[in-house]
Amino acid sequence: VSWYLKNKRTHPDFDKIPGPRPIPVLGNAHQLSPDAKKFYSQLLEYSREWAKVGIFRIWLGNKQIVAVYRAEYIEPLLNSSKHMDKADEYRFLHPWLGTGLLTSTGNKWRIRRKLLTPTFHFKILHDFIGVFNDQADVMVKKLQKVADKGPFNVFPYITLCALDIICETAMGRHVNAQGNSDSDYVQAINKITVHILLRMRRPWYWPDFLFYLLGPGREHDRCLKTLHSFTSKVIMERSEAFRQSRSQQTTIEDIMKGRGDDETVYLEKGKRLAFLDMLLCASAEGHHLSFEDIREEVDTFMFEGHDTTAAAITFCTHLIGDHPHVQDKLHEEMDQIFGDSDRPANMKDLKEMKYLECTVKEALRLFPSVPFFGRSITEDVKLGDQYTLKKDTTAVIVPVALHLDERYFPDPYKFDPDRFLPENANRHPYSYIPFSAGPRNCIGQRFALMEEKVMLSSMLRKFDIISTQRREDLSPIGELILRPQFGVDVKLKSRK
Ligand code: HEM
Repeated sequence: VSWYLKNKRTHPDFDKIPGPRPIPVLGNAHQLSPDAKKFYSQLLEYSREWAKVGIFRIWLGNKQIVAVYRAEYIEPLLNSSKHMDKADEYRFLHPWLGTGLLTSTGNKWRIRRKLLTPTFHFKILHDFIGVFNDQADVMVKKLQKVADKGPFNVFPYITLCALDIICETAMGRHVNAQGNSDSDYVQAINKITVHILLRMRRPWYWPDFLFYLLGPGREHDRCLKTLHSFTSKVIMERSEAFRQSRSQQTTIEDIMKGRGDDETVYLEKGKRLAFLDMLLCASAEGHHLSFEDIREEVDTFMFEGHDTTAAAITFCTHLIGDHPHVQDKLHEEMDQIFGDSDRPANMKDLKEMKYLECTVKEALRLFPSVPFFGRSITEDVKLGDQYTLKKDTTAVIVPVALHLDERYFPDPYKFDPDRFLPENANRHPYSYIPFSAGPRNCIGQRFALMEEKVMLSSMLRKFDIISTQRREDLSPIGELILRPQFGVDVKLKSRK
């Protein structure tokens, strides 16, 4: 009784927010499905039910959770330097990612963000276009083997290519996932994500002992060991080489100096630059990054930097294959830029892929790779005139629902890349946020857009894409990342 009285839900401000009817003690916990797909459908159903207000609340026991998907309410949450702490659920990522950029809070996050921002400078990103092209080329060669035949699932092809890209750009290590998808590292990275997501959804796996006793705790730890020993080995080798080489004197500024637009730059002869090199430079410059600090950032890039882009490219491929008039325009754009040439894309080409950029953005509107993300509210905040969120509320920002607001996207389910033409793109700055927004937005968004353009343009130059599923049949599941549950089936026809 004393527990109940202590935890009784007595928050009139919170109860002003509409939401499903709670019951004593459990709140709404009993109504939420532990199954990922069902849970995601519920989230979408609730957001449709309260679409006019753009906000709803849920009680999980005595925990207050509010889903927000109205631009005007999201702005004060994301635009502020106050509510930057991640929601509690991110703790399940800690064993793998430690408290790297994605999961850290407070001062640690501020220092790291400042330190890592230059590593995503466009001059550094130039260096990665070579990696994007090489790996996209491997993917296209593999796709040529299944082209001009029946439908197949394109998701694994894209995912392995994105994995090869992030391994090479983050760690400078060629893992050849596209050639060897059975490697321990590739398997571990795929499995651990599944275990983490399962744990997030199932409250009975939250205590460690139950996760190990009843859940996949041991398997999770085996994956962790594989992943950490791989990254540790790469970091050790790379830092040893870094120490011995002349580039010991190199600073991040030195690396950025003198980069031409179309140059692929190597830190040393024959060795491409990787994010890891930047971290080693920063460490050598006296930023006190320990071995573990470096590892958690590399692991964070590995996690954030490949599933997100793979899902985005896969959904975009489906949408292109399902809208022949869009595809015709894209083919025209590719032909204008490349003619008959087989040359790899350079930075100038990417800038000219204007319609492809609109297409990628529109696909991210309908299928944002991060469909929702959580923040812990650190002090009371007013949302418009009507609602106040109290300190310690968990706010879940829901781009996948926000992006369907008819005030900003009329006929919101229609796939229409023209919405992102410069003349049509004048809307509320928080109405479209696939990469989040404000100070804690995605640090990798330029990298992601470049990668998407290189991979999609490589496909479009060689193939006609024909989608053999309807959008309703794609079964997207929104866990940490929105992905097609059973993949995405397409047919490819070689272009003459
Ligand atoms: C289409 C691709 C991508 C999408 C849609 C995306 C989306 C997002 C979103 C919504 C967040 C905020 C998450 C939160 O607040 O919990 C985020 C954060 C982040 N993303 Fe991305 N991302 C993508 C690709 C990438 C890539 C390629 C990288 C790295 C190479 C990356 C690295 C990060 C990092 C490190 C953070 C944490 C930033 C911070 O808290 O300061 N992302 N991303």
